[in-house]
Amino acid sequence: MIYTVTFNPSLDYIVSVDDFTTGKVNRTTKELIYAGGKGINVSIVLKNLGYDSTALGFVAGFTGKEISRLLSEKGISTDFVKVTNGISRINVKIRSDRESEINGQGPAIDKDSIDKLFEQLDHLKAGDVLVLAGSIPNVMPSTMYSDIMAFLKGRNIRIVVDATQDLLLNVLEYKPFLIKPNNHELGEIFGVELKTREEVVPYAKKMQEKGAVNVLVSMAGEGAVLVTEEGAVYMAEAPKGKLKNSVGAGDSMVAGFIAGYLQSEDYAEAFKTAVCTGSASAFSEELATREEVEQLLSAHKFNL
Ligand SMILES: Nc1ncnc2c1ncn2[C@@H]1O[C@H](COP(=O)(O)OP(=O)(O)O)[C@@H](O)[C@H]1O
Ligand SMILES: O=P(O)(O)OC[C@H]1O[C@](O)(COP(=O)(O)O)[C@@H](O)[C@@H]1O
Repeated sequence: MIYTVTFNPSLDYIVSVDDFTTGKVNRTTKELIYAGGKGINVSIVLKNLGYDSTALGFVAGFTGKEISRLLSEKGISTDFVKVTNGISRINVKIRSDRESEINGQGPAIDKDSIDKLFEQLDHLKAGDVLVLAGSIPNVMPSTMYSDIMAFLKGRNIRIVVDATQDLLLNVLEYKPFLIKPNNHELGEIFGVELKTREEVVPYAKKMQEKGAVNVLVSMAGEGAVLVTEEGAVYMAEAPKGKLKNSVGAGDSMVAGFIAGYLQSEDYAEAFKTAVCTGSASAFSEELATREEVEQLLSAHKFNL
């Protein structure tokens, strides 16, 4: 089974605004609302690619109810812990000549609710895949993901982590199967700016030295880099197309990697599927569909 955990689900409110300007009243030309949060997006794209998963995590208030409703409408199984304090966040994504995002903090999560999540995780079995993705409410300790990995240590569960800064660094000693920082997040960790795929490689390897088994670095329109446990380094340009909505491209890439790997058990194949799934989401209004991914996979020339 595949499980995703989203500590901080969201309703993503995506607004198009011509010439967005701060300090004045802007009017939208289009509005969309989707269930979001990194683990949730991974579950949605996995479903589109033909893989069922269960979305775990915490929801609260009327926004939390809507998130659950939108997911059940898509046929995605969820087992969220309901938090009584506050509401799940609404993340605002502004599409103008550039994309800007305002992501909320999310409700505080009480100890009983955390205990419930650990009870759920206790049912995971050898061979399961667990995705820990996205931010955690800022009142929570940055050991949250590493605490989960310590709890599951030795159970032979493949754990994928998409997080930033200490939340990510703290899990490395527990040897996550895959981490997926983007080039900016990876650069921030080491206090450097990483612009090219070649520049990314030594820093991806440093994350491996710290414990990550495989490191996938996404680079938006610049493509991606994968360093594998077998010592292979794969680099890919991104497929060409018209950017429509990059929200969720990174999460789509994670879902593509998992689907590609489960299908082939081959890292090069998983990498190709990851890149094409990320780009297929970037080139469409919503998250990638299977047809869109397959179309890019057959059209894009990889030079691995
Ligand atoms: N403008 C784009 N053109 C082509 N592919 C893109 C574009 N933006 C994102 N992608 C694809 O999606 C992947 C993940 O995007 P990225 O923006 O790096 O992730 P994140 O949202 O985590 O920062 C990229 O590695 C690339 O394959
Ligand atoms: O948990 P975080 O880091 O605040 O991110 C949450 C946001 O990230 C998303 O999951 C999109 O992530 P990516 O664009 O990195 O794939 C949105 O759906 C959500 O609003």
